[in-house]
Amino acid sequence: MITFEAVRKQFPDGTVAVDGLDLELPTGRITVFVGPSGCGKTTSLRMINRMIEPTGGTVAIDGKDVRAQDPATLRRGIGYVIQHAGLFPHKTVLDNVLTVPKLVGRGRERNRALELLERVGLPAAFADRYPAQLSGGQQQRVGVARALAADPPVMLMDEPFSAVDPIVRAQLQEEFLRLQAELGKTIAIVTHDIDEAVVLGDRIAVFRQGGHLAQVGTPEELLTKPADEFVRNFVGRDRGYRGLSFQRSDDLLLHPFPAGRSLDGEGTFRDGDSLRVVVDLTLTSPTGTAVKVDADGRPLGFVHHRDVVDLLEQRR
Ligand SMILES: Nc1ncnc2c1ncn2[C@@H]1O[C@H](COP(=O)(O)OP(=O)(O)OP(=O)(O)O)[C@@H](O)[C@H]1O
Repeated sequence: MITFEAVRKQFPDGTVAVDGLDLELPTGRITVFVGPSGCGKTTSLRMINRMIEPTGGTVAIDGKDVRAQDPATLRRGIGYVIQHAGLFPHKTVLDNVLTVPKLVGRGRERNRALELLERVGLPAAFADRYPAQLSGGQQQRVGVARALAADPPVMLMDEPFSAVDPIVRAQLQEEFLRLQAELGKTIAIVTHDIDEAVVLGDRIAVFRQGGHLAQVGTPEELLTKPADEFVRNFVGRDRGYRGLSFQRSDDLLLHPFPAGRSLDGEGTFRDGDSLRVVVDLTLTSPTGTAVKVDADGRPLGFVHHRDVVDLLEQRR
């Protein structure tokens, strides 16, 4: 677990970037720091690996004050990923991944780097290219592979997916979550994008101007119980819609699916899908309906978007 206790950072010019920060980042989970520009997210992140030293309070990893540890040793256990990946332009993809010092034994090193590239979705054919020969999304993947190279228990990621277009971003987020489900790292991610925070975060810390924490909670808690006006506004007007991601669709009453009717062109959902999935399907279907199917893809029945609204009314 990473803990911030009464952490403060005042820069020499007097700017107070972080003020009285108390926060816990659970082991093996993703905690997202979110908030408007200039509210102290990056400063907080960098105090974990001592790129910035606090002027008050304590940052500790598993109970050990980071200031008691040699910065080089500390950083070996902490992967770091930044926006635009920060790759060395004159080194190949493979050599970028190999810059991580902890890798030992030349042959093993190379194989592990290639394996990591593969895991982040880059086939071996990319290994000898230079960063400029990659798309933004591919560069971000190399950045993630490089951060994972030393198999650090902790990963710090500063706007890791924000330099790419929304479709690539969604893809990278999804793949990253799949990877994290296997790796179980303790991760802190900075973003100013609440949608990204909701997708990636097991927990979200909302920062406000002046380096104060406005609220910490699960995505669901933030969307359904914003602590105050600031969080309510930041989470946004469509939070009701986003909140549907956390509501199950299992008790929707189904209308019988007419025998012999084809499923072609119908949007389908399954047990366990959220109401947000169902609403999306019904709103994009010309008939305003979505069909529930079983594990083998056979139709169980259909719903109309009015049924979803009725269910929400009942749950209020
Ligand atoms: N080296 C520095 N000297 C003085 N002020 C600084 C320094 N670094 C950051 N700041 C200020 O500290 C405050 C917090 O900055 P920080 O980069 O942590 O914010 P942020 O929430 O990450 O913002 P963004 O989303 O824009 O990256 C800002 O007002 C910033 O201008």
